[in-house]
Amino acid sequence: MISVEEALARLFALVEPTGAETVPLRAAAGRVLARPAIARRTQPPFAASAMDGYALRPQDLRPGAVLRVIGEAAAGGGHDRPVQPGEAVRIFTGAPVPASAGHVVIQEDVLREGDRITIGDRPGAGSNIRPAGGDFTEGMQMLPAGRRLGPAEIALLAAMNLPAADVARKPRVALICTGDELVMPGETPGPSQIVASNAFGLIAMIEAAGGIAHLLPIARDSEDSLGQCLDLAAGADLVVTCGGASVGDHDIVASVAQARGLSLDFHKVAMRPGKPLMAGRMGRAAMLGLPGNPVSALVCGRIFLLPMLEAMLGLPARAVPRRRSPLARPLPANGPREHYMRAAMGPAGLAPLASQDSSLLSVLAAADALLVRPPGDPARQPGEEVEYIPL
Ligand SMILES: Nc1nc2c(c(=O)[nH]1)N[C@H]1C(S)=C(S)[C@@H](COP(=O)(O)OP(=O)(O)OC[C@H]3O[C@@H](n4cnc5c(N)ncnc54)[C@H](O)[C@@H]3O)O[C@H]1N2
Ligand code: MOO
Repeated sequence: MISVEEALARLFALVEPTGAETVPLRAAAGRVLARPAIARRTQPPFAASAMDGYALRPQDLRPGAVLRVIGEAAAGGGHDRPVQPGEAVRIFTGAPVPASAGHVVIQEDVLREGDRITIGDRPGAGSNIRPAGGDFTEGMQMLPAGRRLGPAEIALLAAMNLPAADVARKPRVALICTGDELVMPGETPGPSQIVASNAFGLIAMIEAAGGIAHLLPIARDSEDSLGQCLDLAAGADLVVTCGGASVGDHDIVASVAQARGLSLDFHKVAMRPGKPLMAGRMGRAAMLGLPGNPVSALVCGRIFLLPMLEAMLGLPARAVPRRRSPLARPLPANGPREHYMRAAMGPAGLAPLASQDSSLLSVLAAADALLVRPPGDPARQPGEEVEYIPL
């Protein structure tokens, strides 16, 4: 059995970046930039007024000064003639500030009568002018490759006059659930059957991370059935199986996949839940074999599958970040496997939930966090700091 850390390092070595594609900005939310984004424009492209008021020469900004209003500059327009001593231009937010006017006095600080303004007693000192290029200038690299695009990044790309973004192609993930006992949600299970739940949690995880999940038919516990499903996975970047990973007579994923060309990299990780995890390469795809127990499948999804997808998208190849919290309840010594305990955060800190059986989705859904216990961790008392992964 290898450690979680080693398993993750090996998984990163099994995947590669998916490459780039160009998508319109409307479709870029949540995608990861594949190339640095360079500004096609300077913003603002001109010195712009930040307020509604009057543009004038800074020397004319004296309490009581009377100035003649010679024209108007509105956003989208402007006023061509330079402002001379004793003159002002009516100006609005976003308008180009006329040449030679180094100051905008806000309209609240003046008295206007006809085409004259009188500066009030205490005009604000700030120029109220946004300099040309104050945000960015043409040719600047504004976002690096590997940046996930949220609303702010997408608005920035638009302001840079880029109508589309070069983003990482979404990893295609083929999902195969295995087991004679499984039926799809909504079907009528036979007396010894259960509903296949894992795939739906995994699909949610994959698509939230930026992948495309292809759910293949349920593979029955026969070489033929699983073989056919593996054939259907052709073209995927990553093939994920679920179940059939352990040591029972019907746990045939490793042997059938190997017969179809899987080069197995590892099988079994010193963790709980998730021990029977396996991985390797199948032709051009990476293969990840998850255990069938529902909590094991989803915990392994969080600890291994998500970081793999991130690496394929060009994000940093790293383990899920952990946080620290005081422990709310005592814990006995841990065994030789890294334990990911379902836990709830309360005022006194993190408390492991009562049952840690890896079949209990109700407990996983009630958990806020996975409390991570290193192999061989000694007994812990309330108040001691432990590591956890938020859920
Ligand atoms: N003798 C041993 N038995 C087991 C060991 C072991 O080391 N020695 N390991 C146990 C551990 S740990 C796990 S985890 C499970 C994993 O086994 P498999 O990956 O082979 O999974 P299955 O046997 O196919 O299924 C386990 C369990 O999960 C249910 N299941 C399967 N797929 C789904 C699905 N898509 N949705 C919902 N539930 C699913 C399945 O019905 C079983 O109840 O092995 C232990 N055994
Ligand atoms: O590892 Mo199994 O995943 O403990 O239930």
